[in-house]
Amino acid sequence: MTQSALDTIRHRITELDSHLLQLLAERRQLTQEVAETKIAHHIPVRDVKREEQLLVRLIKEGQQIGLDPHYVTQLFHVVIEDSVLNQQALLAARANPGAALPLNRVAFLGDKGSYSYLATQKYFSRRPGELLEIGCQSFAEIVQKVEHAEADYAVLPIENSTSGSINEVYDQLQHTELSIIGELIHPIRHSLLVATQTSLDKIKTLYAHPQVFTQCSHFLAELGNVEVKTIDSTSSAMLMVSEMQRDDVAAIGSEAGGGLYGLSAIKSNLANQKENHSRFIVVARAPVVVPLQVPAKTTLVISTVQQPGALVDALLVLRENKINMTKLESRPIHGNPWEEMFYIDVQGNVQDGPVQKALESLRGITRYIKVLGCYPSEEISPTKVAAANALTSSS
Ligand SMILES: O=C(O)C(=O)C[C@]1(C(=O)O)C=C[C@@H](O)C=C1
Repeated sequence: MTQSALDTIRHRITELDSHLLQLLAERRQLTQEVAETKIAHHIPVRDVKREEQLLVRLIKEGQQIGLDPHYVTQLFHVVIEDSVLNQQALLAARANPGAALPLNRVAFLGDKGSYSYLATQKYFSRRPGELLEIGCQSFAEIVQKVEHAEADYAVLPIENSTSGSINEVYDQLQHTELSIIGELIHPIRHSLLVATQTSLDKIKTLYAHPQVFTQCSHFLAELGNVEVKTIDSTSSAMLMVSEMQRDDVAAIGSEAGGGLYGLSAIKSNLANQKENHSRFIVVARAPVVVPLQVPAKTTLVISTVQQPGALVDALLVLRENKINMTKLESRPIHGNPWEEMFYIDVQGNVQDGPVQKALESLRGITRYIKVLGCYPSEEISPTKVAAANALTSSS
């Protein structure tokens, strides 16, 4: 193929891509109009039945024009997730008009390019107001910034699907009056980032955050003679490597973050597990109201009386009220050896009957209980339809 023939085709692809973007923006605009109707008529944001119908029809139409069901399904899961999250953000903003700020000052770990930075950008892109990022060196500093009103929000990683809970963040929650007002799930894709033209066999030193090393332990075990240096944040690792400009050093971080430092990826997908996600919480000085049309989560912290079965009794209260627990984490209480705080995430809204009833019962059987926050749930489980279902369906 001649260069000019290639250019012609690429030109058409570029045009089509721009057209796709315009259509997606138009679709997003329409879903915001749907959200307005849902606010006016108190209709839940999520309508799984509608999503099923939509996917079945699209899979069928896709097959007729040569697009495989897997591709169509993946594509529209992303589109619908975006739609649901934007609608939820709109409803939450309407329910808390006083909380809207022209400038959102947000404290997070690290600097430009860290996973927390990317998560911060993503979360606030769906919300009104400008964003001012305040990079910090520790979780304690992040929390203090909000407590001292030097920041309005903090974005904190709380758990990772490969390496588990982030204890330091739970320990910060034990001592603060701040409230959890949001969460977000962000994919963590680790790549090996370098500043110059080089290859994997030349790398002698590797910089990354300790959590990152844990998540990539299988890759590191295969590396052999490479010195591994831990550093306080992913962005510091990237900055270090970009300043050194050497062909024998590399950082582990996201490709998107590395790009901000002029780094490029020579190897990707380094995490032990392919599906590697982190859940971040967003905290603020005041709690928010979550509209009942939006799926909500509530995080509680309790300490139980010291007697056998006390935790089981507390969990039974949730079961009695048909409340689904999504997470249970225990942390030691500082100064009280062998005693523990339990952090419990449940699906439900504090304004709603079942959660209120459960809280009332829990108050009677626990030594200490506090609601750390109620916030819109961003764990959007994708609607599944079998391709066979789509093909046999007449709709
Ligand atoms: O049709 C709706 O009710 C919408 O909110 C739109 C939409 C979509 O993006 O297609 C999004 C969320 C619902 O779960 C179903 C469909």
